[in-house]
Amino acid sequence: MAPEQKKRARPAASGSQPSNKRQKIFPKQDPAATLPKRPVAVDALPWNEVEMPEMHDDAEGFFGLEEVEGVEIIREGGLVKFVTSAKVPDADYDEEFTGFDYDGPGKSIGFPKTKDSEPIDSVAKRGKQPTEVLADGCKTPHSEIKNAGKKEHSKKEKVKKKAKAEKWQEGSKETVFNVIKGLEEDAEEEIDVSAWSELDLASYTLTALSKIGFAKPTPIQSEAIPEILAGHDVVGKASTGSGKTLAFGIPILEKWLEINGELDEDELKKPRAPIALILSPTRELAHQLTEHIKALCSGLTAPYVAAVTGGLSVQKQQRQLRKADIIIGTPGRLWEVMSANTEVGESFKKIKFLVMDEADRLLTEGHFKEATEIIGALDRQTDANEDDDYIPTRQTLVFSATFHKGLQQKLAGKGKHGLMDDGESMEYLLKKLNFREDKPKFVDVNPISQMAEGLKEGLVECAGTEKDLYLYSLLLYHPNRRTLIFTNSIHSVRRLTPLLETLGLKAHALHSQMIQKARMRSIERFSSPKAPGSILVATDVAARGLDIGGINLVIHYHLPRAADMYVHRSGRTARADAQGSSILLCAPEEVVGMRRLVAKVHAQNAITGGGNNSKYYMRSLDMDRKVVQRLKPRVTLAKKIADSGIAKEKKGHDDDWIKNAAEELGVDYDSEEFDAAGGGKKGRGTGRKLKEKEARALTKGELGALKGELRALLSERVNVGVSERYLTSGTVDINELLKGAKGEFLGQVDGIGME
Ligand SMILES: Nc1ncnc2c1ncn2[C@@H]1O[C@H](COP(=O)(O)OP(=O)(O)OP(=O)(O)O)[C@@H](O)[C@H]1O
Repeated sequence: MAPEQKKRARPAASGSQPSNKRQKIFPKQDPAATLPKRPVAVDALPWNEVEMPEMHDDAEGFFGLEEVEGVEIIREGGLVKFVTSAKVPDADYDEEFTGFDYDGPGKSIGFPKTKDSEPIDSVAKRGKQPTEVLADGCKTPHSEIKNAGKKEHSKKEKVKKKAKAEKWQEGSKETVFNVIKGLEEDAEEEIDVSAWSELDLASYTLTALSKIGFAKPTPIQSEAIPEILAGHDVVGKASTGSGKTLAFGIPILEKWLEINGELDEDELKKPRAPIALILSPTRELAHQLTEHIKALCSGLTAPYVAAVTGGLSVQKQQRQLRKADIIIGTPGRLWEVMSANTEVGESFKKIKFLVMDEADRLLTEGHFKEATEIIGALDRQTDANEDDDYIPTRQTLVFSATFHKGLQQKLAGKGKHGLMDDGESMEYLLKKLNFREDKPKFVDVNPISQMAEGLKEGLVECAGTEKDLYLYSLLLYHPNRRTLIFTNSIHSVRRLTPLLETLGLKAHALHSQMIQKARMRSIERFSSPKAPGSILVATDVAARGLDIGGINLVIHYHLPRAADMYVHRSGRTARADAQGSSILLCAPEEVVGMRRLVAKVHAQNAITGGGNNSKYYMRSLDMDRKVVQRLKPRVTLAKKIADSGIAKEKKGHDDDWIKNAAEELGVDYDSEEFDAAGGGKKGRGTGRKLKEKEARALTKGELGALKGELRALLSERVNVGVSERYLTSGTVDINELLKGAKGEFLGQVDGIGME
């Protein structure tokens, strides 16, 4: 079946003043429409749900937070009245549609919205506060009247929480998290968007792009958008930070405008089938995509963009889904929501776009099962698609910076290449994706290099046992840089973060076992413009998609387990035309893996020359070892101090766990006796346990002395004698490497710009 082709109007815009064309655009309503001031029922006020980023889901108390503008609270005796001159929505509205969520008494900070006609009894039965009808017709919950003091307190709490939310937003000024805010604040500063005119976009889209400040499309946007607008399935490949989100986000908005642009506001309020389903491998990325697309749509009353990523109740998400135009989620939670509700599942079948962002990750490892379940459910046989040749009407858009070689060749339709290890699953996957065209359009804007243009890569050779020392040295050589350190294990994140903090650096942790609130706090602090030198120690949970402004340096504390992970990790810096460095700490036992990795990542470059004059892609950086050794006493001391803290904390956890288990069994537990009984046993982990015991054994006094000693060391200046700073000689020659040349791979070479 040929893809649905619709004639598109030429763009009206050229220059900075995009003209209005085809759609009616409905600006957000001014809540303060002029009417005489009058008391209004609390539940009829135009409450706005305070949109919290998805990553705030378990941020205790944010649930259901709502705000309202232009309302005075007047107390008359024991009664509270809400007076406003604002136009209030018709009281008989659809509760679901307003986005109001009420989880029962005591849970919601906002007020339940009820239908005027609804008997008070039935409200009470659903768990809401009974209300008292005032002379003026205002319905006020009894608790409001009796607990005016409490209300005042909760108002203060609201203000505090709102301020906190705003602070968080401000903290990440340079990230897409904040584009929405920027769009509103800088509404006056429109820029020339004539460079977009080739893409034939709606005037609203051009205005939004102008307000966001994107003067021209990035290469992936220039190439992928026309193909998607023409109705094709697209597989898009472009380096990290090159604007892939809007490469699919803009056509989705265009389609939405095409379908709904003529609807009036009342019609827009009616539920409709969603237009797009976007799958993301991580919760943080899903949240970020949501904010990015919301930013594009923020001048419109709709489309409604919903994130479905866990943390909120499934019921709440199902309600949100009923009004959502664009749904962005992680496969696990999406599948849970879809499979639990047939109505939602059915409406998903009507989507016009299925997007797989970070597709290679989505279609492998832990997500594969749910992703294929979701696709299967979208295609599930109905009367309409009973025959075997069923072709979905939706377009499938698949994006990533990296694709498994076999998949890439297959998608590009380039001959019969031997598929790699999991070739079979790739083939299966291609079938599963169920493109509506025989062959999707393959858009590869960086066939030579997967790495961002402004990225410099380097590696530092050091013994495995000295990685902490070299890490610290590297950080000192790069002061005041926002640095992201990747490790391969949660344990390392837990160990390194306090170590760096003990050494006086501002380090934060991020891994999947942290509660969402703590994850959110780490990202907030790391991305704060007030802390340009902050450090984030993370597992690969932060490797894909995160768009945090100002990251100058990525350090791979461990060699990544796969080449694509190296590409994505390194891609957290040098985004959107910015510069950045990626440095790999390489122990002798990692050299073989590192050679393989470099060969994979830069293979095309080495074969073709890659348009790059230099044949060296990853420079081996020899740090001045004398300087590094001068830093050793600091690191040794800091390790003792940090390890002692970790061991004590761990002991506390272990004790609690054993105590609970002992209680369950009804036996007495004495930790000293327990240790003594187990102390004599030899076995796996005995050495580590002894070290932990030693670390725990440090008395308060001893710890204080160590801290004093470290303080003194940290206050000393370290001599980095200019002549000793860089020892230069060799380079990593990729061509030689690919030829299998032996030679010295790790040389002492010109640095990548240490200061
Ligand atoms: N046309 C444009 N002009 C300028 N900046 C842009 C443009 N399009 C997107 N950006 C910005 O570029 C940055 C990277 O975009 P995006 O996150 O979409 O990259 P990506 O290609 O998806 O990266 P990754 O592969 O790491 O997920 C974002 O901060 C985004 O706001």
